[in-house]
Amino acid sequence: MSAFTPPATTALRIGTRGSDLALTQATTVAEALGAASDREVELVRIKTEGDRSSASLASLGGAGVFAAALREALIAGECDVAVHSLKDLPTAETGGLSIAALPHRADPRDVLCARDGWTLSTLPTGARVGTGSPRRAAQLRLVRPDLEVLDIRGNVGTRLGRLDKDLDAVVLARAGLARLGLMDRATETLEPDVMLPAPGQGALAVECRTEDLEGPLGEVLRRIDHAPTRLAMLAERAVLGTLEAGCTAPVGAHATLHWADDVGPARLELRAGVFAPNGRRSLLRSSALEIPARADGEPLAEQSRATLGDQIPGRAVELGESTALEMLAEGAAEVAELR
Ligand SMILES: NCc1[nH]cc(CCC(=O)O)c1CC(=O)O
Repeated sequence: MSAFTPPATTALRIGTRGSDLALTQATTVAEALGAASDREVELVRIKTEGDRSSASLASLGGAGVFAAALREALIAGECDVAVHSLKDLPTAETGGLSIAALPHRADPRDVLCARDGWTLSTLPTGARVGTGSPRRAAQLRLVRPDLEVLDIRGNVGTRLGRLDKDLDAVVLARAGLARLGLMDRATETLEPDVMLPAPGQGALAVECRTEDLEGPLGEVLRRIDHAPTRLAMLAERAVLGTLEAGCTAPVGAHATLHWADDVGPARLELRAGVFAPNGRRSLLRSSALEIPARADGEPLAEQSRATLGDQIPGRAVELGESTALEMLAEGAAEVAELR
């Protein structure tokens, strides 16, 4: 028998909420981290107030209730990283924590799940459509003022269950539905010009303690960061932050990166919108940022945060900020009843 004992390598603990969607998302990140490092990975389930309570989000303190408990667990050292849906994460920074990785974003669009194969244009007059999102409700009212929009709560499964009972349709994020293997329930994918997605929709955020950014964990997390996703997320979240709006405000933003070929210059296109809760008004704005080709010819698609530098991310933030400031000057806060 050998006297050799291998060094005790502790598993990388990935903190997640316990919902089916959160677990699926955390598993995706766990697989990516497992492939990017030689450490074992394990999931740590954190109970959050938002999961424990069926009270409305607003009564629990609104935006961020789901994220808060995960962040506390991360600060307390109960896990090494936390996986969030980016769109549920408040834009304000949390002292001591950093979003260390934004992996490749899934489809950001919303989908309609309706009875009888209905689409937004074929839903019968007065149809009952459920959503808990003021952004989705306002846009539904904008395109179909005749619909009865109902406020519903609960996880994806609960909301789909209402379809079989008392609703004609619900609107959900395509990414969540796809991750749960439930895309067969979708009857229409809503294009961003009809239903502008939430800032960050479809993207996962991997957060760690800021002090770990410099060490081996930071290095592993940078490997699963996706530069085009990061740029789009910075722009979209800068819109939300500058409007001083949260994930429960009737605000949408959608940024996409386009390039003619892998190494040539790219263009970050941003579309932002605010919507009157009663569906009577909207204010939309499109803007773009030209990103020069890199001298070394490295394709942007394969760059991680490490190679992106500070300048281009900074300009993506400025694009979102300036777009939101222009919208505020046109009355965005009044339209969306932000304050
Ligand atoms: N607010 C709940 C939530 N948070 C993230 C997702 C789906 C995944 C995503 O948008 O990234 C969902 C469900 C939904 O909006 O239908």
